[in-house]
Amino acid sequence: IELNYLYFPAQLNKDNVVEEISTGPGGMITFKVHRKLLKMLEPFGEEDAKFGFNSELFNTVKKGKTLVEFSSPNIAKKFHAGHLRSTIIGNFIANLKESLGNHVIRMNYLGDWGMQFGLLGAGFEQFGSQEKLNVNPLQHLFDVYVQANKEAEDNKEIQLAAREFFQKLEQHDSQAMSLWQQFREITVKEYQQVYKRLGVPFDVYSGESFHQEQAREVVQLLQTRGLLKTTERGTSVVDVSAEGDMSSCSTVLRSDGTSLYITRDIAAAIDRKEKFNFDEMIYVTDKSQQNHFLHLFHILRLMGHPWAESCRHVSFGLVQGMSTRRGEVVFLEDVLDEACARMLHNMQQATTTKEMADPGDTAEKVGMSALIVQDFRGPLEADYRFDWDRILQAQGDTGVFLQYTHARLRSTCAQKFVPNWLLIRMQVFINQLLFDEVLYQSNRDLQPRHLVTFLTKLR
Ligand SMILES: NC(=[NH2+])NCCC[C@H](N)C(=O)O
Repeated sequence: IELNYLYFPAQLNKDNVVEEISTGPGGMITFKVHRKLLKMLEPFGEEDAKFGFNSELFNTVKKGKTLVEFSSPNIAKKFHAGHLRSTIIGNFIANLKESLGNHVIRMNYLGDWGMQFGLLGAGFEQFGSQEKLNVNPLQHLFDVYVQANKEAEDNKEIQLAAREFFQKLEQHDSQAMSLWQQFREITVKEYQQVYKRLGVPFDVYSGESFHQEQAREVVQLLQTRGLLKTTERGTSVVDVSAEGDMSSCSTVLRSDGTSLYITRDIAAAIDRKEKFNFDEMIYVTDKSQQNHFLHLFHILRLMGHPWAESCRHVSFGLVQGMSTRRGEVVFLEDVLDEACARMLHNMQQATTTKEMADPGDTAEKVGMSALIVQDFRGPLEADYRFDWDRILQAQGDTGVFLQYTHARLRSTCAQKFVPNWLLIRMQVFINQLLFDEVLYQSNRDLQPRHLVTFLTKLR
């Protein structure tokens, strides 16, 4: 049996494959293979579906509670390629952690607070429509926001109205809050449907809005701890430089006393630790926020939270040129629709499609896989150009190919007696063992590409 021992040879000395290694006369090396391998002689069973989730290798992996925060779009704003990547990668990490026996909390942290809600609220009061909001909520909220922004450029009145609306929100004025609440609920409901198409569930829809009170407390705390400095411009900052010489500062309070993105993030992290008592917390965003998270973790440490060490930012590269027939991508749904439509089109060129029971459904599933797999091919940090043709190729390391392989393997496994049954059985079993290692390795660097490489080699 030719096994691939490239991964962790040290751990694989004696493991779930090789029970004993001994040398004999004439330079002979004997590998005594584990009895479990006799399983190969048994027919396929239920446990084959659990594929590698109970290997001894995993006993060495630390288990606990993992909070993964991912996707996190902003209400009324564009859902850009970065949000799509965060959704797909975050889901991968959450699945991986779960399969390794961790308790995972999947959190979506919505951009649902800030000055932009002043503009959105005031804009909606002027040119919004309840009817349009019901029919096509995301589109309407986006349109209103864009229009409000444009008009605010040289319209003092709307600027004022926006500021007033946001003030009302900060003071929990019931009318303003109920409109805001409606925007939020409607957005979450829409997103849930789209996430479902990608097979991405969330346990918690949190958001910046939940932490505005706590953000005030954070500022107080920073003050009493002597960590807050006031600048000439009247803003309050925390020194986050390694040398403590103010060469790098993070602003936590504007001169008008309102909190910022990072202030709410500090509050949110502390709140999550209290609520969920996680063992590790992972944030998934594009690399443009690297400094933001470095500052966040630094400030948490300065505030005396040792668990800041168990917070981690998984960042990824930027995607260029993701567009659909409607032009530049604004909504997640458009990307998914486009993937499905293009897949269906490709399928219609192939002859086998005619025998399919539900080509639309197949196109949807294969299209989603194609989107996901193309994102996992390279190292996460790398930027890449989005290319529909490349993504939907039937050969190579694409989701289309993987789905095809999966279907073929399943139908082979479903047959009780195939001519080379033992050979196939053996291969499947060996792959199960290797799969353990792939998961193990993925857990070390949280890179999905190991999995894609493994799967594309699966025959
Ligand atoms: N805790 C966080 N800051 N998470 C990332 C949030 C991402 C943010 N809503 C954005 O779209 O850029």
